[in-house]
Amino acid sequence: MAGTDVFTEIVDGEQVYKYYADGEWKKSASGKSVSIVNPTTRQTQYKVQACTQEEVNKVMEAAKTAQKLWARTPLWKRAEHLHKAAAILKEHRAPIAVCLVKEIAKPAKDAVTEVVRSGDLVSYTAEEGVRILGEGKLLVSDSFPGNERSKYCLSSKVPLGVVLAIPPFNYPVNLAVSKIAPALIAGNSLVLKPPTQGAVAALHMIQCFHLAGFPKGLISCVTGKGSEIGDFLTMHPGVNCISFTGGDTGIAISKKAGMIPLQMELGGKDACIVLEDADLDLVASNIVKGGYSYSGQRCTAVKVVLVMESVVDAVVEKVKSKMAKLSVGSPEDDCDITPVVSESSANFIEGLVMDAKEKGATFCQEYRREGNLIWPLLLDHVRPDMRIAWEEPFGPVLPVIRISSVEEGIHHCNASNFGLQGCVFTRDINKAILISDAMETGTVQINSAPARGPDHFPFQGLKDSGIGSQGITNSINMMTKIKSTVINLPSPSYTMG
Ligand SMILES: NC(=O)C1=CN([C@@H]2O[C@H](COP(=O)(O)OP(=O)(O)OC[C@H]3O[C@@H](n4cnc5c(N)ncnc54)[C@H](OP(=O)(O)O)[C@@H]3O)[C@@H](O)[C@H]2O)C=CC1
Ligand SMILES: O=C(O)[C@H](O)COP(=O)(O)O
Repeated sequence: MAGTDVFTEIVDGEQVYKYYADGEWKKSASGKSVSIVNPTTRQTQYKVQACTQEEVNKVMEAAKTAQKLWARTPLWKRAEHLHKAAAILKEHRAPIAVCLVKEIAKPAKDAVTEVVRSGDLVSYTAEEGVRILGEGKLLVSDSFPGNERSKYCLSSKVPLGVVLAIPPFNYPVNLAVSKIAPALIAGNSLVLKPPTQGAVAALHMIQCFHLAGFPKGLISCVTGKGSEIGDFLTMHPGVNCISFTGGDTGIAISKKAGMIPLQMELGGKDACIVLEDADLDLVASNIVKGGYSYSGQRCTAVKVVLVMESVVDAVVEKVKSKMAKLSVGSPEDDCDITPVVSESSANFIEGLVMDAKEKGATFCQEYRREGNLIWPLLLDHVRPDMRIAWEEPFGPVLPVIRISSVEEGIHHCNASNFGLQGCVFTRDINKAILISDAMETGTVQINSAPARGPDHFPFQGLKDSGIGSQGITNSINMMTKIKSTVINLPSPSYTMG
């Protein structure tokens, strides 16, 4: 079955990708499409349907109906469906990876890894769901003052209803399934609004779920520009939960959404604090991996390096020599550094670089840009008055700030409006723990660059970096609510065992 044949039904005769509703692939009545520009060629690569509000209404209605039946489907059967989808997804990793290469310029090998990781995430979620959703709680009343043992409270986790999933461009498959799988195992239905860049990879992934035989209407995927249908979706009365990953848009959504659970994973400015006693080779390899993988377009990328004065020259030299080995070019050639997602993104990154230059930062390499391709750049002597000290470039440019005390590094980290992850490099575990406790971020990595994975670890941001916590177990729990039934006995009963 592996190959592209199974995907022929998802595209129409004019090569516009269809949207997915009621278990079928459909053309939008709008007659309009949205173009997806290949970041490398800067030409239109694909087109997707611009769905209408009426189509969104129908999807929500179908999702509501399908969810009622799905919630009555035994947990082990829900898990079986997910395992099947995971296997199909992994089987078709090659054509899906091609879409990631063309739509978001993800290096070829990383594109395959994203799909395989997604399959693993779906399987793990199915297994975790079977365990944690199979357990409930029994409380007895006599532990609270004034009560006898006459009430037994049975509580369990039940679905929320319709979950709306909105992932960002940089992991359009993985950050979609990290929402889809927990929603489904917990008995919810799911409406996906994929990012425009990455929508075609996401539609291929949805076809894998279709092939796994989920009931009609349970999963839907509506396409269109977020700026056009986003508000209609996020404020739709049929939505019972929103799981969003992306930038500041998430803050706006949080303000507009109704009284429903929200899971928001937003931007970051992950700091890397380097102490005098750190293993500097380990530091350098983690700065390069953390700062420049996928051209810095990861929320968990290292986005500011804070190094003690005594070791900063050595760190900069080691990072420079490793950076010189990074290949720069096309994602098809599996280069380390590939074009950033759009021209506007490249312009924004360039703006940060030029601001730093004007204010006196030193460039460790020559600044070079061709189209959306920006060569990796390390900026030394960055100071707090420069935009790049605080803003998230989402590109292959990384500032180094020289610090004279650990406190200065912690202060810079905590003065950020973001609080996603951070990392500290030292051989002294006691200092590392103290620094981790002092850093106001959702996660601190000791002696390694920030990262979301493994995908079952909790993943959360403080401040403008988000609301709630992701990671497989936390996402399953977040997409449920507690339902209690209390048995009231006519008289207290104490068991003697
Ligand atoms: N903390 C985390 O886990 C992660 C955070 N990010 C952050 O995301 C940003 C980059 O990703 P990017 O995709 O550009 O982020 P955006 O916030 O621009 O877009 C994210 C998603 O929101 C959609 N969207 C846009 N406008 C609206 C709206 N009004 N209502 C509802 N949805 C809307 C987009 O659709 P469309 O594409 O059609 O506009 C896309 O699917 C960075 O700031 C990065 O740090 C990225 C990955 C992980
Ligand atoms: O979108 C992102 O950038 C991710 O959530 C980070 O994932 P990673 O650390 O696995 O790259």
